[in-house]
Amino acid sequence: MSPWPFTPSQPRDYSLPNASWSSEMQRLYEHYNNLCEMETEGGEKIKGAWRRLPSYNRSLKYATGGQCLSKLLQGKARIFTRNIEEQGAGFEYVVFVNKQEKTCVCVFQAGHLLEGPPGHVHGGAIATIIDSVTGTHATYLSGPVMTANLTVNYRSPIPLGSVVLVHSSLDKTEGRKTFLSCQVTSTDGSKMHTEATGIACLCPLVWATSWDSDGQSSRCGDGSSYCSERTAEAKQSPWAVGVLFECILFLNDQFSKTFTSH
Ligand SMILES: CCCCCCCCCC(=O)SCCNC(=O)CCNC(=O)[C@H](O)C(C)(C)COP(=O)(O)OP(=O)(O)OC[C@H]1O[C@@H](n2cnc3c(N)ncnc32)[C@H](O)[C@@H]1OP(=O)(O)O
Repeated sequence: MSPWPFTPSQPRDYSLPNASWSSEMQRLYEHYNNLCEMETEGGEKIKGAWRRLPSYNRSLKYATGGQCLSKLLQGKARIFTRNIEEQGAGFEYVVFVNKQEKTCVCVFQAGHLLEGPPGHVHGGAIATIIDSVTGTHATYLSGPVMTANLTVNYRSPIPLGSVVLVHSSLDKTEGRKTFLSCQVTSTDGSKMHTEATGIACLCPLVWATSWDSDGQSSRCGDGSSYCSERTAEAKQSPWAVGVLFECILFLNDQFSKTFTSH
């Protein structure tokens, strides 16, 4: 039984394999998933350099862009890349991050509803997956961000239904800005499909409250410190109340899992 006052129902984690995944998608998932956990010589399981990021179809339930959502919209809002229920029809993807190398890779299988040119993936869908991966990567590295700039060069078309790798790497951070590079390649790396660069800008509230008195950033890479540090600001901002509430739900969820899985 959960020691927490309320246990939220478990949402579907879209980053886990489903029946629509091709053997190549499954193979790459297993490849990176195996790197998330290593075995020592003594047979002990330890955390590896990589980490799979879970993925849900809802974001902040209570706010967006600094505006409170109506109750009606709260219930209907869905993450763009996760809003197609039919498995395999839209964006099938899983994101892994490497904290040490500050890199990120996404295994992406493009479904039939993402068609642009006949038999190939729509350029907007490609930009969407790039924005999602670089946005997720920047959030993981720096905290909640908005994409300020995204420059995309399409080099070769992506066949519908195929699996590609979306690599994101950190170029530099400068003040509130995180500069990233992204390449979409075939799974064997021989073909470059798309290249992009992006600038993610840390959300103002977080930026304003993320510095210690000695000028050093106090953010955690996984964003876990936001909740406790920003209670005061949250009281003044609907957007922040949403973030705070999500943090509480997330922590409650994590602790519930920890306590109930043994
Ligand atoms: C787990 C989470 C997973 C998330 C995955 C999904 C990711 C999806 C990401 C998105 O799709 S975000 C949606 C698309 N983006 C937007 O709607 C952003 C709209 N733009 C804004 O809200 C503001 O312009 C922005 C927050 C980006 C910046 O406004 P601010 O008023 O906070 O800051 P400001 O304008 O002072 O700019 C801050 C810095 O960024 C720089 N900057 C802003 N826009 C820029 C730009 N377009 N290009 C280059 N630099 C830019 C600007 O020069 C400045 O540099 P310095 O600090 O060095 O002075």
